[in-house]
Amino acid sequence: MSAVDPLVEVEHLSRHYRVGRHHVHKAVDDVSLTIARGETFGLVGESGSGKSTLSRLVLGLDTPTSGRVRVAGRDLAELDGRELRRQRRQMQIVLQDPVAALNRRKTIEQIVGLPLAVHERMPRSARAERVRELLALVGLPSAFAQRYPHELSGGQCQRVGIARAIALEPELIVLDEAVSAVDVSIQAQILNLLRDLQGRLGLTYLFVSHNLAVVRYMSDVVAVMQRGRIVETGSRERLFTAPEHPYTRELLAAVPEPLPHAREIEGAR
Ligand SMILES: Nc1ncnc2c1ncn2[C@@H]1O[C@H](COP(=O)(O)OP(=O)(O)OP(=O)(O)O)[C@@H](O)[C@H]1O
Repeated sequence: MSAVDPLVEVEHLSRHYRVGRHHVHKAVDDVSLTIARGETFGLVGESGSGKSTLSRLVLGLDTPTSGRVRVAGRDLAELDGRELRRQRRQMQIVLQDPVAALNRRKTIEQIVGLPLAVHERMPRSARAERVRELLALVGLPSAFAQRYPHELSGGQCQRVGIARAIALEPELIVLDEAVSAVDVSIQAQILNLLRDLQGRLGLTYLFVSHNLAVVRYMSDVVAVMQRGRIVETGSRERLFTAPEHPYTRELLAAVPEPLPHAREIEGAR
């Protein structure tokens, strides 16, 4: 048996957009990668390099021009509508702007409980209890269930977004710039929460960010994306200490943003 237990296998994946009559923009261009169960796969690259497009393809939210995505051994293109909906429950996303990601007219209980109501048809009282459990898992008091997003800080809203993402017990969570809009002073708290949840719930993360310090802190494996292609993939240690591709070296040469409060914790990893 192979030592790696792959959850996501991407093979020769491309997503091209026609721009005008004669030009094709290759947002994702012949990308192959494997994400093992339980690991954090970091995806770095500058704005416009194709990270979000690749994430959407992995989540089955967009259709590739060519190539394939297999999740838990199943090709997304071969699933029928019902199977794809079931598969999508296993794959959740946490987006960049925590406040905008939450419906401001709904209470936290309604927001976190929505996937349980829709996908599991869970009755209200059971839902209320499960929401409180989920809030506890992300470090929020149960009294927050009756509050509205505007009554919470950005970091607290991101915890709510994480609670919603784990509500259906997914296998994979895509974290797309998940701490980029959060106050720098609490980024490390959110990152530590994500690591804690990963250990407890056996989650696999696709961690997308332009912030190298954050990716270094979180990832087991890192892939570097440039103009739609993955130019280098390696273990966190190898990639940050002995980068091989000139573009990776260029990225690393740029001074990484500091990650307050994270350094002492990193030593314990
Ligand atoms: N629907 C579309 N039509 C045409 N071009 C698109 C479309 N969606 C994305 N692109 C282009 O594909 C490229 C990759 O975009 P993408 O959003 O995946 O990059 P990114 O690395 O996630 O950037 P950012 O960090 O800014 O979100 C960009 O040049 C973008 O303009």
